Amino acid sequence: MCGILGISNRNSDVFAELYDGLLMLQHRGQDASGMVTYNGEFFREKKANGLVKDVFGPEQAEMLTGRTGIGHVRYPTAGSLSAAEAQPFFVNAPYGIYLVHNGNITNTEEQRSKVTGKYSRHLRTTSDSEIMLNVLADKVFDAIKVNGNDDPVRNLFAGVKMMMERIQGAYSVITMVAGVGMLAFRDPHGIRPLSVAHRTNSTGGDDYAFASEDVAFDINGFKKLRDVKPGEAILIDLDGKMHTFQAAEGDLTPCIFEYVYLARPDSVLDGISVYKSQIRMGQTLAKQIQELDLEIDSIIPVPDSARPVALEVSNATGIRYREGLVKNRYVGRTFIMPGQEERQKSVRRKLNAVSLEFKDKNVLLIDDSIVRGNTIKKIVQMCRDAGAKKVYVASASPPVKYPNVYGIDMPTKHELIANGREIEEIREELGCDALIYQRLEDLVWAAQEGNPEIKHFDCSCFDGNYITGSVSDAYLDQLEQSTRVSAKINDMPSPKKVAKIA
Ligand SMILES: O=P(O)(O)OC[C@H]1O[C@H](OP(=O)(O)OP(=O)(O)O)[C@H](O)[C@@H]1O
Ligand SMILES: NC(=O)CC[C@H](N)C(=O)O
Ligand SMILES: [Mg+2]
Repeated sequence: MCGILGISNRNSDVFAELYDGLLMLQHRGQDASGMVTYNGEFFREKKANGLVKDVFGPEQAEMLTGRTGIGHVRYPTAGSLSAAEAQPFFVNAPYGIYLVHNGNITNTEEQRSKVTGKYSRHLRTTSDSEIMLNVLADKVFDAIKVNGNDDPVRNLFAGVKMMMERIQGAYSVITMVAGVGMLAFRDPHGIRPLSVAHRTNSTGGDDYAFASEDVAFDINGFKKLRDVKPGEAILIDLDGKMHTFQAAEGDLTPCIFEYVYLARPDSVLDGISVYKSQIRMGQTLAKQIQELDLEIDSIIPVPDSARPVALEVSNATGIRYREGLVKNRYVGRTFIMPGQEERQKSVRRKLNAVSLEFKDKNVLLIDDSIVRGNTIKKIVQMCRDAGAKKVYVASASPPVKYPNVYGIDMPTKHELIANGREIEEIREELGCDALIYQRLEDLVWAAQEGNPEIKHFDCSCFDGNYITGSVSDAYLDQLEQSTRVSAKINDMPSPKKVAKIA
């Protein structure tokens, strides 16, 4: 889950608006940040490892001139952590195209050999996004060969259509095309979010923006028009005119984990308020908790992302809500941190217990998800150290049992605490007195209730059903062995060993 943003056709330089918008998407990726602007003649680019605030400063504000631009915050899920794999990526022909991508491509090996073999192209990195960009460029060339070069919009749309026939996986993409405009598209299942917004500028012209989440629009005075449809491509030309094209038949299947954890609660994705869906997750979880008839003194959320769920569990059960864990806001999201060792250390740095909320009490901890189990396991121990009598745990989502191949860093089964374990075994591993997981049908209800028109969600990390087709063991191995993973996870102990170390 990276964050992507594009803003086109302002009256003045776009840098400051891209900066503010990317800050609003920072929760989607903290490893690298990048931006490119276009001033009608030249592109200006800056990308590096680090947060938006660290990568961009006054020097970049001066250098990144132009009224149109795209930006990216990266959370690597393929390729390596190297700064060279930060986005945007560029190909200088046809036209000159820059690309930012959120998602993950699943047929990379096959496409990589085509790009470097049949298409005679050179790849500079191991990134899946760079492969996609080169397939797009090759297909736009094919369209130019057939149609001539009088209508670049038609060629770009034709290129996207051909690219969609070849590339599998999850992709929400924004590109900037020299001399043509800003082109965005979303994969035929719409697995990752992407929406388009409009603003009338001071001279009465039309400005447009694309973003992973609508929180990036408000800050710049844009109003969301709609979500980009699955399989759709939208191009905003340099005169501020919008062109749309259905490049592939769409069947909306958004990733349900966006609502559990990835997106901000103040975002609305595919018509579903993330916040409201979390409230509903609280309602269904509350029913299960009531059925168990446990003696609970207070409900304590794991901050920040579990708060809306925990609050609603408290409302629905009548059990009081307490803030028993204080978060150090200067430590980043641990789940999206590279490497198991780093994640484990940072949980302890990040959260501290308010002892008086635990001493001699029976507490129910609520988190949005339990992935590797690092977070909740440490917290259970902290609660016991603070004198809790009983520590119960509830997760707003079902057991995470399968790797995610669509842009969330859960590449290997072995690191998932729920893989191959029954709930009782997980409870033992975590050291808590009871463990309650949301039921998958309840989670789907909580999301779907916000937009009943959505018939399916991608729930692959919970049920192992991959909407783009089965995922081969070879692909999973390759993902596991990719530079990022091999550097960090190969020396990662199994969950059992983690228990001993912790
Ligand atoms: O089982 P684990 O592998 O530990 O992962 C699960 C945890 O990771 C996320 O929190 P994180 O600390 O990343 O971010 P947050 O502060 O935004 O909740 C999520 O909210 C869970 O708390
Ligand atoms: N999380 C993402 O969307 C990552 C995009 C791309 N697969 C990368 O690793 O750079
Ligand atoms: Mg958390």
